[in-house]
Amino acid sequence: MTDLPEKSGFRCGYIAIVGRPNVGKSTLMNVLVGAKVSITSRKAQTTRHRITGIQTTDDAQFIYVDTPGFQTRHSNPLNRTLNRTVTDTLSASDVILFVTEAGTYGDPDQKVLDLIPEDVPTILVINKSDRVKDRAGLMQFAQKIAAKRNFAAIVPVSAKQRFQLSNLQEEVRKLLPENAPVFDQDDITDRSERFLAAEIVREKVFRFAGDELPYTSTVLIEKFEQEGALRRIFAAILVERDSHKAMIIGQKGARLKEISTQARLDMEKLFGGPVYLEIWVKVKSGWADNEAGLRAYGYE
Ligand SMILES: Nc1nc2c(ncn2[C@@H]2O[C@H](COP(=O)(O)OP(=O)(O)OP(=O)(O)O)[C@@H](O)[C@H]2O)c(=O)[nH]1
Repeated sequence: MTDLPEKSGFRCGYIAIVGRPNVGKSTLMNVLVGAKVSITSRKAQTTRHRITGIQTTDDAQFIYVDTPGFQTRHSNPLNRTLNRTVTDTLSASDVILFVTEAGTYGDPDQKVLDLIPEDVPTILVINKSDRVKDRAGLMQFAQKIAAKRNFAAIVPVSAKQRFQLSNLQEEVRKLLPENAPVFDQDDITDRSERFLAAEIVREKVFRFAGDELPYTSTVLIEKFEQEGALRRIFAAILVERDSHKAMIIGQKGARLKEISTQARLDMEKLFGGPVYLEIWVKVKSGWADNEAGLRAYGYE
């Protein structure tokens, strides 16, 4: 009789987290991957716009992929490309977490649910359940949404208060295929840090200027140097018009300063060392209307 390989039964797979804006997807992903997170974007070399947070336990590796929000307001080549990225990411996932907010379910949630492929096991995650005191009401709410789809599991959680997360993780683990781990925990290359740096700047641009700014700006890392522990990063935010440039820069440069500071702090935390960050805003008219331009900036 031969012994089974030591890692037999190990599970590993890709998990996409989706939901309408503000339901707590980022918070959830951060707490799920926790302090032992190893973030890498080896995959990002082929699929630029997803960040993977990886958690490896004794018996499973959870690879979380973040998806950009669905763009439902305007139909242009950039938004179509972004939406295609989202649907491609979902179809290629092993498990989908459909995140909703306790007590609130509306059209924006339904639009996201409609785009989730039926054949990928999907868990209904009801986040922010810390806000609901009425347990029976929460059950009713869960049942109402559960009627809309054949969910693999329904788990109320609170990402903020870290409530029920191990339960959620166990439900996810059960749905992952038996596979050897894909990633090594220490696998952070310069290239992936470069990608993450761009994602962080992009996130800050949308956090601080997103309400005013059309979804047509992108971030390029022009130079990424490492000198000992110090990383020197030169980034360019590309926008379409002078007026967009002014929105990002803000009154006397205040907004750009805030974007730079917050992005630098996030990078220092993620890379575990000091970061010198310089950001320029450049006008590059028409790049988002042009498929070739999108490819040049890595959207394909
Ligand atoms: N009370 C409560 N608030 C939460 C919880 N999870 C997230 N939040 C808050 O909800 C807000 C949105 O959280 P995010 O994680 O940014 O949400 P998101 O879905 O990633 O948002 P987008 O990036 O806009 O798609 C933040 O203010 C969080 O602090 C939770 O479990 N309970």
